[in-house]
Amino acid sequence: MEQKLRVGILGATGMVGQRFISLLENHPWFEVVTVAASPRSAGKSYEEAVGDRWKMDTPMPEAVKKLTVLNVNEVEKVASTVDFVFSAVDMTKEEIKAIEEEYAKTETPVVSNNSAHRWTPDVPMVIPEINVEHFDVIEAQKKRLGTTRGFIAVKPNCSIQSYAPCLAAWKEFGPKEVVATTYQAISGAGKTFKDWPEMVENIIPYIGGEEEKSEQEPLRVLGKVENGEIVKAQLPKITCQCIRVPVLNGHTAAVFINFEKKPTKEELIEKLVSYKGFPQEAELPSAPKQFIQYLEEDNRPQVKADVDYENGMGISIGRLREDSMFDYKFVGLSHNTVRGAAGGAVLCAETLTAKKYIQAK
Ligand SMILES: N[C@@H](CC=O)C(=O)O
Repeated sequence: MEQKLRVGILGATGMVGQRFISLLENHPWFEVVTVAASPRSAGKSYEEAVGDRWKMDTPMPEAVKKLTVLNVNEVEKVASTVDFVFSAVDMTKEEIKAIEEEYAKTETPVVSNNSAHRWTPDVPMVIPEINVEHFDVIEAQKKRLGTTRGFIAVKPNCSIQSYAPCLAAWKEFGPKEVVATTYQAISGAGKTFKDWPEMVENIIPYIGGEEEKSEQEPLRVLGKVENGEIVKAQLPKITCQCIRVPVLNGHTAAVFINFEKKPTKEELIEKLVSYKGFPQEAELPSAPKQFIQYLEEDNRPQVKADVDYENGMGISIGRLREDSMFDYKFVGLSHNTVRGAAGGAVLCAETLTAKKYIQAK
């Protein structure tokens, strides 16, 4: 790319905003030129606005430290400085819906980590290896919004990333019923152990709204485009329990599954490790070379050993075995703030750029 695209981060001071900033440091196509946040941060330097709340393992990139934080509500002003934005704003669902549409209407593409637009019929919700064709609905969305280049695209919830890729890889065997339990890291709630000491040696069996997302969102990802809208898949039926566990990064899922046509274990593993999509074919900058790894050891995947597989963009699966009540059971692991949040959104933006939906203004 001759000239990098100018990127804005909406909600830049929160944990997902920080993850965007650290993932985009030295990105070959994108350069963070604008950081926007709530009015109380506006006018401060990014370094000052974040203060001691920098939660990444790597230091704050020098290039953003001195950027002046803009007020995210001053939509025209923010939009005039960038080619597109990543959204990680922290507002009510209705406010997020409205502000993301406002940005799109300034002809600024919005790639969002938020759940607000995940069920808007003409907004694509994409895991680029699985359902890149869902970006086709952008044309219908632009007609509705009255834009020529502004639109919203979203990525799905972090909790589904440890098992939804398997459902896609195993599509030809007809996944019919899924029972999943997710064990979710505290960074999914935007926290570290320092700001959530109650989580040390603790488990909380409730994450607001998470079970519905974990049951429904895979169906939208596995759905199809019809008349400019996404129509969700009917199968598999999914039931899910979501548990908060004392882990910093990494969502694990323990899953039971029934198929229309029961495959062999070897067939299932072969489908997982050979599964790839547009990001691998186009060799996008953030694409994992191997999207899904299968680990043979009985004690894998483990958070400490495997969460950073493929720089946090790959999925680790293990313990696939026959079950006495279901056809099979297995365990999956993904990095919730990389593949499951900012990294998944960056891969969507790279896909949208490669497909010319995002271009310099
Ligand atoms: N809601 C999730 C974060 C996913 O995007 C969580 O709480 O872990």
